[in-house]
Amino acid sequence: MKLEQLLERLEYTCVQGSLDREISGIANDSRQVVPGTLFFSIRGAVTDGHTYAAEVAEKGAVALLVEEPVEVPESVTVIQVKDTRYAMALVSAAWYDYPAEKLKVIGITGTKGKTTTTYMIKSILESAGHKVGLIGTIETIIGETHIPSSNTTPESVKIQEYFHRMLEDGCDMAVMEVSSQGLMLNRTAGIPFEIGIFTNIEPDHIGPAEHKSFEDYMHCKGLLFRQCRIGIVNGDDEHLDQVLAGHTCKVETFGLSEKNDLRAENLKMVHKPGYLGISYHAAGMIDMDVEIDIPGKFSVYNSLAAIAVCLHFKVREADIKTALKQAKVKGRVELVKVSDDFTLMIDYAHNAMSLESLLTTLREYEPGRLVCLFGCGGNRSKARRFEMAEVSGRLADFTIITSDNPRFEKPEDILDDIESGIKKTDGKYVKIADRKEAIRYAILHGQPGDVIVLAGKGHEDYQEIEGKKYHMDERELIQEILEEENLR
Ligand SMILES: CC(=O)N[C@H]1[C@@H](OP(=O)(O)OP(=O)(O)OC[C@H]2O[C@@H](n3ccc(=O)[nH]c3=O)[C@H](O)[C@@H]2O)O[C@H](CO)[C@@H](O)[C@@H]1O[C@H](C)C(=O)N[C@@H](C)C(=O)N[C@H](CCC(=O)O)C(=O)O
Ligand SMILES: Nc1ncnc2c1ncn2[C@@H]1O[C@H](COP(=O)(O)OP(=O)(O)OP(=O)(O)O)[C@@H](O)[C@H]1O
Ligand SMILES: N[C@H](CCC[C@H](N)C(=O)O)C(=O)O
Ligand SMILES: [Mg+2]
Repeated sequence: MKLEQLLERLEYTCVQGSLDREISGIANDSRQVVPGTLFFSIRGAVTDGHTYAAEVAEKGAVALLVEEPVEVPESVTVIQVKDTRYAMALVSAAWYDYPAEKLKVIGITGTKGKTTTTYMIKSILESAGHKVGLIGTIETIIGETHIPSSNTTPESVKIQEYFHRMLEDGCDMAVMEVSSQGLMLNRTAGIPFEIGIFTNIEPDHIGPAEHKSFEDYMHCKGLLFRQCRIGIVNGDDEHLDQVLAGHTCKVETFGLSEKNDLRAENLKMVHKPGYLGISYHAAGMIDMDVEIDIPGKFSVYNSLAAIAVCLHFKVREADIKTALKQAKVKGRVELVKVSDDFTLMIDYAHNAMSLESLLTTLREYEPGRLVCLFGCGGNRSKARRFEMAEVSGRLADFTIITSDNPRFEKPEDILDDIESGIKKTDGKYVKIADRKEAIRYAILHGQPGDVIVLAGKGHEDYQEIEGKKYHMDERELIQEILEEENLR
């Protein structure tokens, strides 16, 4: 494709060289450059892509997109723009012939609930005959292909490539998680979202590597609502007005309070041994009873958002009901059957905020005891250890402190930090560093009516120790334990 054509939607200055050049590939990583490549110089958190200019020219890059002057041979075209990340998103879209314009793209932002809601939407839309691609924290799904993720919202070059592959695979829709980082770093720039969803917002992701303040975090999340046709938003969130500031889309609200366009009434928590679910009546935009096998009040919010989206695509009530009943998300309040007496689940809560919301909503099921097993990742925020310990000590009847991903730290040191936090509460606990043994303890000590949560690892199928990832899947550990203990 010709360089000039790739730049058609951009404002730019051609600093040197010709625009009449054939481009055979695009890349923002010098290690992927081959002769004929257009290279995007991105200023990153670790390094600056501009420093690779000479190296990529040497490797045969024919054009460079930059924010500041670089020194390369005259034969290389240099295009200067204000923001290379923004430009990269638009050029990537052009490279794949604007695939998002041929799909209906649904984007979801919010502090919690994004992953869960994407799977619910995919499940409902597919029950109505659509073919839906998905991009998110766990994976990207294109037909039968599952690609594990390293970011919730990948870099724009990847997103556009995935959209292109979705179209080739016959998808007519795409549902994706849009993290605030993704919005801030223009990973989603130029995508014409048909629908944007806002789940909720709480102070999170604030720090030197992420957002500078809560205001900045809210502003970034709000950018989605300047870039979508319809905004479907949580009308109960206290920060909604700030998130919607400057929006350009039509807005519909969902939630529990009366004022919302789509609301849930008559919530009923369903607790049977081995099963936790929730049922409610959806009113407003529709009038129907809903039953979900994913526990927690937050499942009501996630499913309301999914229903509101699907109503725009004329999905039949019966299809919505069946699909929601079947929706399951790996490692998100995922129930695993181990006993007829008590209930066990795997969840991804790995900070105080999500652990608090999880344990609070599980309490509403009036369990015999609420048991919480968790550890904390090594080489991550230390504060998390004391905060999660405080939450578990206060809200669970019993805590099993164990390892998560120790990374480069000594597991015992992490457990000691957690223990010192829990000691500040009157919570009862036991410390078992080996996660499998900790799970064994949980299962063998399960009492009738208990709800046991294995928190923190969610969908992960590994344990990271000293830079190496060892295979470890809690579902498999549970099955091994049941066999070893003759409980199956
Ligand atoms: C802070 C941040 O956003 N980092 C992301 C970013 O890396 P970076 O900007 O730091 O890149 P860098 O390493 O400094 O390199 C700068 C440029 O030089 C290039 N380079 C680098 C080395 C080299 O030899 N040659 C070369 O050309 C790089 O390709 C890049 O273009 O670009 C990488 C590739 O796209 C991302 O994987 C990486 O995410 C890291 C893993 C990360 O932790 N990001 C977090 C903050 C994040 O984005 N999280 C959100 C939210 C998660 C959620 O709440 O669900 C997400 O969407 O995942
Ligand atoms: N709407 C919600 N509000 C609050 N908590 C939720 C909500 N939905 C799910 N949760 C809880 O938060 C955890 C993470 O949910 P989910 O993965 O769907 O969120 P996410 O927004 O994708 O998070 P992340 O930013 O970590 O990818 C779940 O395991 C559950 O405990
Ligand atoms: N992406 C997050 C998830 C961590 C999940 C938890 N299992 C841990 O290792 O702390 C991180 O790397 O901090
Ligand atoms: Mg997610």
